[in-house]
Amino acid sequence: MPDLFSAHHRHAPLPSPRLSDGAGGRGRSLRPDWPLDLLTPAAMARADAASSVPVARLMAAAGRAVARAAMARFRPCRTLVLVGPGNNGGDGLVAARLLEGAGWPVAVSFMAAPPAAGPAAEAAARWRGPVLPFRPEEAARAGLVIDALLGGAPSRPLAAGALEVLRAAGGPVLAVDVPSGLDGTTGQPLGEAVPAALTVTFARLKPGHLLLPGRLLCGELHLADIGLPEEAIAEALEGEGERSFRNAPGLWHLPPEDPAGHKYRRGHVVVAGGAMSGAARLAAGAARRAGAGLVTLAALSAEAAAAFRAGEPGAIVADPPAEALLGDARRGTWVLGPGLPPDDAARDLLAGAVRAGRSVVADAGALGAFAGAPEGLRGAAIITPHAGEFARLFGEVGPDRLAAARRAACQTGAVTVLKGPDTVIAAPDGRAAVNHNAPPSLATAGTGDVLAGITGAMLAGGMPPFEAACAAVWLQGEAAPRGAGVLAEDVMEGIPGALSRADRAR
Ligand SMILES: NC(=O)C1=CN([C@@H]2O[C@H](COP(=O)(O)OP(=O)(O)OC[C@H]3O[C@@H](n4cnc5c(N)ncnc54)[C@H](O)[C@@H]3O)[C@@H](O)[C@H]2O)[C@@H](O)CC1
Ligand SMILES: [K+]
Repeated sequence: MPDLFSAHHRHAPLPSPRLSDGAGGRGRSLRPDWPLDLLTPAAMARADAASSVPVARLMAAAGRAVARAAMARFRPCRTLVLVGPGNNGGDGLVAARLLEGAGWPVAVSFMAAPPAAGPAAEAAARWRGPVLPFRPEEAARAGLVIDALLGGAPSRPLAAGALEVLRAAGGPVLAVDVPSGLDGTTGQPLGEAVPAALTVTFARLKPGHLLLPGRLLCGELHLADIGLPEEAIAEALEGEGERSFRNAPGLWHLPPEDPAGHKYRRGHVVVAGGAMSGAARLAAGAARRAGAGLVTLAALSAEAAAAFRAGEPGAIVADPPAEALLGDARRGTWVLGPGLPPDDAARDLLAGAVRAGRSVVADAGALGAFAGAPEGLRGAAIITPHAGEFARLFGEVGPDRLAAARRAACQTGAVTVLKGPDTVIAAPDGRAAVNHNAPPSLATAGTGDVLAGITGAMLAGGMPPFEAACAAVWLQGEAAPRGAGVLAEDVMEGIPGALSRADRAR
């Protein structure tokens, strides 16, 4: 079989590509100026339909963005564009033509047949370069593979043969919009998806670019403006009862410094704790560092009171019974859970705090106490379950973390922080945010207690619950040192620095 690449391009083959500017490392973090809204593929399709700009023009811009990203990131090399049946394939064909025009040796390969209708079919008709069989051997000989098989709403799993072709890629994979097979709404592949080195997407990020495993499958993310009018996006979002965002400063604002000279981000946080005094102390320490004006450690036992007095000199220690403090309206925010056994006492304390009109953050033991009976959490401002606690309260999280967190928020009326490496924060009104700044080092004992404390401080400072929860999750991610051997105490030490970075991002 003749080498169609070489037959067509007399100067090919060229060396394998490599990242041209080292962006593969640094570029993993998202640019702070990118819009905060996340659009599902369905909302994006509505925006396309509402747009006065024809899809062919959007496709031309999308293909140009892909070609530009390839040229910015990789050295010229044998490039194989894998083309699917829809507009994702159309974007790939536009990129193929532009790369070829720039002197790159390019071939395309159709998953089945060339796209049959619309602007993608027109892009296929305009392709004059080599067309190779859709086979692993061809992908293996390419230095760069452009995955333009499917967009973010696959109707069925990618066929095994297509996965085989992608896996055989002889060099990095550049994914158009999403790595094919990935569901842009949930971040879960339908069946399987093959990881990309770089994903170029358009107009807005999708939830699936940030939720796991989607975020890892995408590799470096590049968001391109393709001229989709903002009004069309706004119109598409109007129909979206459930708005999704990426969690970053701008979605929330820390309370401004009080010009009258009072300390800012004040308020009084109570952390109730018993036998496991270390957890309550971590939460209290985090609340203090996050700017709570005063912190009371409410001891559930005489032993806990002694441990608190010895270990947390900056906090007020209150002797049992903790309920005695509920009448003090100045002690407005209660963090219940860290160091609290999941028992009747935890249930009574939470119910009492809610009855007294206090803002409650329910974590750990205060969630365990309501296993199988989540309606008891009604009245809490914020609940912070990890996947295990979530399952015991609401049933398994399942593949759609955003939907699961929204369901829990609706059921309890509480802002729900579904913790994990891709923490989701959902409000009962349908808003939800996906967090993306948490380093792996956060997966260590005690960091949940630190988060509960920061959350209490944000609430006590006067932020509404959704904003308080989002800010706390972001601050925790920002406060965590990167690398191995990180302790919860190190995260606590990082809070002041994280606060000033949030202030600077304002
Ligand atoms: N606003 C935007 O973001 C724009 C996006 N564009 C591109 O348009 C794409 C979306 O286009 P489409 O809606 O045509 O979606 P696709 O390109 O994913 O194509 C959908 C077609 O693929 C078929 N299909 C689904 N799963 C399959 C599977 N597993 N195996 C084989 N066939 C399968 C479906 O039956 C349908 O016919 C985006 O990903 C993006 O690349 C641009 O072209 C225009 C503007
Ligand atoms: K794709």
